[in-house]
Amino acid sequence: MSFSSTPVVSLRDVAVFQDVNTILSNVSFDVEKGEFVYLVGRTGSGKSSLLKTLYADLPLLAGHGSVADFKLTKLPRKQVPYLRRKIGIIFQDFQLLFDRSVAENLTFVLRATGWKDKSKIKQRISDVLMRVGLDAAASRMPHQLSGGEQQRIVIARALLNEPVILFADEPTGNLDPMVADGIMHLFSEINNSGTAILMATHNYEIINRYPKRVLKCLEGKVLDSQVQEFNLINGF
Ligand SMILES: Nc1ncnc2c1ncn2[C@@H]1O[C@H](COP(=O)(O)OP(=O)(O)OP(=O)(O)O)[C@@H](O)[C@H]1O
Repeated sequence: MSFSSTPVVSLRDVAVFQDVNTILSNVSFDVEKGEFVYLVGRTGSGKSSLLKTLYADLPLLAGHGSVADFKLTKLPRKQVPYLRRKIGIIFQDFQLLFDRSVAENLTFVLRATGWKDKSKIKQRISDVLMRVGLDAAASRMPHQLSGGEQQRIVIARALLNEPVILFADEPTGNLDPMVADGIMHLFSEINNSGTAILMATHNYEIINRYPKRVLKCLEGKVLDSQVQEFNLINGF
């Protein structure tokens, strides 16, 4: 694959902190537009902390980083919502609002990100639900949906503002293998249409079935399967 424009994620010598603890250091990598990259590593190795740094839930205190053309170093708090409009975030635990219908969950996000026109909101919701194969679910409540369907709604929600990248933290963690495979199919389609994806996972079966570049958190560093040393250390 060849990439021509600026990367959607670019980190140089970044350190990732939780409180005063350094979780990762000397982190340098790019994710190009339209790339699909896995993030692996043992529990507690820093995957979520790295993702949180990328979507500005943790401040970038050391090194240089940019995501979707936003510089993360000294990013003012009031800029964070604008960064979030250009990215999509997907968690393992679905975090839908359970007292609202699917359409209301999606409307909530659109209104919070500046959408006002009712017919455009309706159209956008219909488009993203179609994209995740749940166009008939708009009026359903989250508890009336299966775990896999709820995860599809979360993906639809992440797609609302046409993000340049999706950050997904264990998106298949709570799903059975068949359902997880359906979610991976959906991610592949989304990726094929040009959205980059950085996905933290423990699921090596999925990585084997859908092989892509791998970043690995190991002993406070991030190794990259595109760099030869990684293959020597990990037998990839
Ligand atoms: N809110 C927090 N405050 C302080 N330390 C934290 C916090 N969240 C995580 N940590 C610590 O940071 C380290 C990295 O945790 P992190 O959640 O990033 O790992 P992970 O690779 O995502 O793990 P898992 O695969 O279990 O999700 C761990 O030592 C963890 O205890």
